[in-house]
Amino acid sequence: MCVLLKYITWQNRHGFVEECLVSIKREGKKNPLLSRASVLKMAVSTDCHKAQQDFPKVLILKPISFLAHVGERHVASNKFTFLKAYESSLPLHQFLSTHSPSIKAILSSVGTPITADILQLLPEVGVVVTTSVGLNQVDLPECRRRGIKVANAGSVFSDDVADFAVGLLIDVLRKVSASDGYVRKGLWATKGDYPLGSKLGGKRIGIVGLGNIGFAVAKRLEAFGCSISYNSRKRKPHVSYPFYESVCELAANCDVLVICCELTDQTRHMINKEVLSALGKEGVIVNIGRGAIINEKEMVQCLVQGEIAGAGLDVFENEPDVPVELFAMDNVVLSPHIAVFTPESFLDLMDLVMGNLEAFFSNKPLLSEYGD
Ligand SMILES: O=CC(=O)O
Repeated sequence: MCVLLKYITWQNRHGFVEECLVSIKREGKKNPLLSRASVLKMAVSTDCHKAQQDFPKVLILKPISFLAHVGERHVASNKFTFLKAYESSLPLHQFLSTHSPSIKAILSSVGTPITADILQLLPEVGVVVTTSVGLNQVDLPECRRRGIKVANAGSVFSDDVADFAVGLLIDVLRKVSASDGYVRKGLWATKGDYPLGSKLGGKRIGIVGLGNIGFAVAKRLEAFGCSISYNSRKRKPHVSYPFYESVCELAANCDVLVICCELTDQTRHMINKEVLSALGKEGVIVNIGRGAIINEKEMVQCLVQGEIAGAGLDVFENEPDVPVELFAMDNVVLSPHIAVFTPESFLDLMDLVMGNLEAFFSNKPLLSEYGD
């Protein structure tokens, strides 16, 4: 009865009470030997399916971890049908060609490239909504050319990422993970004290990319007594932190570089040997942006040769592959591209994703349109 009431309420919300009752009778007639519960279940699934067919279709190419966290049905929320290409036995191009007339929106995450080839198979697509802040996986020029709108995760994760960046920096400077390993291996008792780390307060921090995340990192590190300067595409008119037009100059005037910018054609390998040499032997680099912003080979070389003091890295050029040289270095802290995530922020992300999709399907401005 409870299930029945829930079902009636659900249907009622959608104005289908009549259909619901007809459907229950229909299933009952077709299957006179079935229990009332089974009849109800079949009616529910038939009608849910029918109702869902009328919802706008949103294509998902690969599983999205946040949907699993918050529960996919909450995001779809009886407003959209998720069309999951990865659950189909059809080859991708065939799946896309079959469904292309009804696909107007794509929901994607950081590890799912939305290429011109994929978009070419989807002539009706008008929006790409991503659960990531970075958009390097989306062919933005192609979207622009086609007039496809793009929405990202906006500032939903800025605080989480900034917390993590500060965590990585403190870990590198104060040797938290390294000394943890020392204790766990029983070396404290046999080898004695562990070498001391370096103080965070007073460090000169260079933020590369002073967007939402860069600002959040700067605010936190100011509170630790650090001084802040930055490099960005343009000087920010209302920001009092010193601005350096060249990242190399910024590095030469800092003890720490924190990479917070987007990966674009302009920023790919922007942090190279020259910049790292300018940062110097006492310098530390933290990367919570994208791996390919740093020339990884050159950074590894600098670490091996002691040309910089250490690194805190959440992102890598060829994830999930990490240069093996880094594993043996206790002046390097590694994490598997998790700076962005906390389950608490997923609820905000859910609201943003739903809000963007709803806005698109009702011809309203997106909540976090890229390029706005
Ligand atoms: O790295 C994660 C993101 O861009 O959201």
